Amino acid sequence: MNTTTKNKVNINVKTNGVNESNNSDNIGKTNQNIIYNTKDLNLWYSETHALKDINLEILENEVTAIIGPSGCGKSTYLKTLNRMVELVPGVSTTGTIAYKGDNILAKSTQVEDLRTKVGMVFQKPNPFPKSIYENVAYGPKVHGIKKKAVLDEIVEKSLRGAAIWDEVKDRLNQNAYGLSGGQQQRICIARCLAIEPDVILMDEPTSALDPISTLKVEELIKELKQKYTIIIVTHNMQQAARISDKTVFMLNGEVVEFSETDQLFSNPKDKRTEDYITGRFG
Ligand SMILES: Nc1ncnc2c1ncn2[C@@H]1O[C@H](COP(=O)(O)OP(=O)(O)OP(=O)(O)O)[C@@H](O)[C@H]1O
Repeated sequence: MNTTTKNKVNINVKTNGVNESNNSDNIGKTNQNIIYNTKDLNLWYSETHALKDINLEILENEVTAIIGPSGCGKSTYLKTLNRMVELVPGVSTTGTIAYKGDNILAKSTQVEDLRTKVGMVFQKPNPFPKSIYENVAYGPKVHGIKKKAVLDEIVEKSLRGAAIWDEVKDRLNQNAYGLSGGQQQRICIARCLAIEPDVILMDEPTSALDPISTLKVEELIKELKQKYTIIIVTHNMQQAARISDKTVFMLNGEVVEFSETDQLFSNPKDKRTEDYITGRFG
């Protein structure tokens, strides 16, 4: 990873409103749509102020990585994007998160609908104690699909999409627990694809995997962005540099910097980003 900062410009340290209009550092000026627009988001776990004035625009069909030291709020932010964070008692928020234009923090949001559009893959592979086939068919069945031929098609398409079809096609009825960790994680990705989401949230999806499985999942993420928007929390800066288009650097609940990944790692604007990516803390 190139962390050269020779041409670093130390003016206009951007905290928070990274994409505000008239800001010459604006990024994401493309024809792609904004899929998530977070404005002035604050979140508290009871008294703990975990997210502070977050402003972020996430574009469709990009991979956005969220990096930062432990406890800075990465997972919390990720879990606001499908409102999973609300499963924790005592959580309160202010501000808005527009998903395709609608504020998902509004009381009227149908959380179940949102979660069919926004899938999630966790740190530890968490297949159900069922067959490979049933793991992938589970979501479509819950959504009322009963015909075997249709389910067969979804299962194959999803397993192919998760780049694991060839490895499991002859043992679809075997328990998913019999697979390796890396294979289980790809089954979980297939399970997520089976409900045809628009967005896939990934919370450190490779931290429990060996290097070869990690590489496979990284290759898969690069493939998936053709069709999906991917937001990934990772502790691994090399991973963020390898797979993401944009990177968010968080610290103490704030967004310190949000840039094109190449720029953030080669020419960070904020001293705190530079210190973090060069290993001075965290
Ligand atoms: N369920 C919870 N109840 C109370 N406080 C929480 C809860 N989950 C997280 N926090 C607090 O919110 C802050 C942000 O935590 P979060 O898990 O989002 O950080 P993170 O950057 O994802 O950390 P890590 O890299 O260690 O997973 C921390 O101060 C943490 O202690």
